[in-house]
Amino acid sequence: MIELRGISKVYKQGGREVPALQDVSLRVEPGEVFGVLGQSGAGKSTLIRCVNLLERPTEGRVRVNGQELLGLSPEALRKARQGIGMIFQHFNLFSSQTVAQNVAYPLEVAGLPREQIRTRVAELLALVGLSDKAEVYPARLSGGQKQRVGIARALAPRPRILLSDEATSSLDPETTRSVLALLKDLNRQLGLTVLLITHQMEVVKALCDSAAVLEQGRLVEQGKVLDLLSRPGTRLHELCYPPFSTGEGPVLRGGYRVALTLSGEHSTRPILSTLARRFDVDAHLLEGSLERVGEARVGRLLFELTGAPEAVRQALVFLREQGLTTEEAARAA
Ligand SMILES: Nc1ncnc2c1ncn2[C@@H]1O[C@H](COP(=O)(O)OP(=O)(O)OP(=O)(O)O)[C@@H](O)[C@H]1O
Repeated sequence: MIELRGISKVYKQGGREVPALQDVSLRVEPGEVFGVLGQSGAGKSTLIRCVNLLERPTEGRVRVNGQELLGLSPEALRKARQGIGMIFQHFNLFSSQTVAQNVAYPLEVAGLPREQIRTRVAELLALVGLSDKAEVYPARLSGGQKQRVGIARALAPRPRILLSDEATSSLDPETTRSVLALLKDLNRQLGLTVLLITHQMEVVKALCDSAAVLEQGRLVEQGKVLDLLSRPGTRLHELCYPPFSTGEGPVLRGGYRVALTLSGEHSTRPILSTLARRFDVDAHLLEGSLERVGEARVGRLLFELTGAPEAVRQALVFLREQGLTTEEAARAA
C-alpha cells in the first residue's frame, strides 16, 4: 500500500522557488495498478520519486508498506527501499555489465550468497522471457528487452511495490503492448502493487485499475479508470476521448444527434436496434468505437435519431432511464 498525504515539493533554483507539487494526496491499494497521468512539467516524476524518497517532499507524509518513510534512519530507509522496485524510461542499465550482472546487482548489494544470486537471476530472467540473453550486454538488446532487464532487476529483491517512471515512453507501440502485458502478468502473478506515471492514455486504458490526473502540480481527479472513462465530463474521459468530429458526418435534417459512452453491461447490448424496435425511430450511425479498457469494454457512439418527434423524445427518455449519459442531444440543423 502507498499513501501520500498532503505532499508539496518546492525546488530551489538559483534563489528562485519552483513549486512542483501542491498538496497531493493519493492512496494505492495493495495489488492495484495505479496510473498518474499528466503533461510534461505537471510534476509526475517528482511525485513518483517522493514515494521512495529519491526526492524529499517539502511537506506531507509518505507511508509505504505500512511504514512512515520520512523520519527513518538512512539504514532503515535503505531497507524499506528494498520493498519498492523502480523502472525508468531510459532503463538505467549498466552498459559494461551483462544482463545477468545487471539483474544480480541489487542482490549483491543486499549481500546474498553467490549461489542464491545465480538461482534468483535465472528465475527472474525466465520470468521476463530473457533466459537466452543472460550473457549479452545491454547494447545488443532492443528497447523492449532492455526494459525487461530493468523489470527483472527491479524485482530481484522481491519488492511488493513497483514504481514505473514512464517505462514505455521510448518504446514503439507493439513493444509497449508487450511490456504492458508483462507488467499486468506480474501484477497478477505476484500480487505486485504498481504505481506508474505516464503521459500515454493507452497505458492507463490497458493496465490501470485506478488513475489520477496531475495538472500543474495538483491532482485534479482520481478514481477507478472504468468509472472515470464511463462518465463524459471527467478529465480522464476528456483526455482519452477527443470530441467527435460531428460536423464531418452526414447530417440528417430533423434528426436528434446523440453521443453516448457505453460501458459495463451497456457495451454488450444492441442499443441501436433496441431503439429502432421499441420506438419506431431510425438511428443513423455517424461515428463510433469500441475498445478494451482492462478486462472491460468502453464504446463511444455518435448517431442521429430520426422519426416522429414523440417517438424520438421517448427514445431519448429511454436512454436517460438506462443511465446512459448523452453528451449532446441537439436537433441537427
Ligand atoms: N531538480 C529540479 N530543480 C528545479 N526544478 C525542478 C527540478 N526537477 C523538476 N523541476 C521542475 O518541477 C516541475 C515538475 O517537474 P517534473 O519533472 O516532476 O514534471 P513531469 O510531469 O515529470 O515532466 P516530464 O513529463 O517532462 O518529465 C517542472 O516545472 C520542473 O521544471
